Amino acid sequence: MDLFPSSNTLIPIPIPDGELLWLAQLPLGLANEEVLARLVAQTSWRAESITLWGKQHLQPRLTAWYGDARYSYSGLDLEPLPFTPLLLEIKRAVETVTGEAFNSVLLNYYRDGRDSMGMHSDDEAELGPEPAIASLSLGATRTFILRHRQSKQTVKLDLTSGSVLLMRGKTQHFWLHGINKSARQTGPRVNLTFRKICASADKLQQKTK
Ligand SMILES: O=C(O)CCC(=O)C(=O)O
Ligand SMILES: [Fe+2]
Repeated sequence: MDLFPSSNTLIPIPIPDGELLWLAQLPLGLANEEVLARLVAQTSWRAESITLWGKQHLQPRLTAWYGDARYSYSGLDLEPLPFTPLLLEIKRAVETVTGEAFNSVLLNYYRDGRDSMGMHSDDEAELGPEPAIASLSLGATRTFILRHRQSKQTVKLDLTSGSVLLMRGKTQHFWLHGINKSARQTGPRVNLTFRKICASADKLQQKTK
């Protein structure tokens, strides 16, 4: 039995029908502010447009996709960019604390409190039936909202700079999550969600195209 778990041990946040784990500070070789500044400056940010009820809109945030595999997200077919040395270093740190392996990362840049992400599940077939998704937050604290599809139970978590939230098990099946707009004065925030795209689903997708 580990009587003295290191401070790099994820802490379970109990929820019904899912698994959530939390680490307050990911050990990174650089200060959070420095990593945030580098990611803001060095990432190929895009303003993607999405179709909602037949109308074209710009997503209320900037995004970028890095990794080894294709992925469709909210109807967008994203062509990944190759991992940069900085992203590979962050990926290794996230893999070490979570014990999971990832091959891609979606970056979201919330420029201020007006940027947001609608309620959704990351339940695309390419992620497999019980995906592990690790989310690293840098910059302004934003509230992450989870809502159970059936019971409508709501869980709110303040995602502070440097923290890692791991969702796994049946979480994507039973829960939606998102980031609301904030009326308060809010600085920039970058969130990185590390995912594992399954090769078999990738091949399957190519076959059916
Ligand atoms: O910004 C966040 O914390 C949430 C990001 C997210 O849910 C996603 O990228 O799918
Ligand atoms: Fe998500």
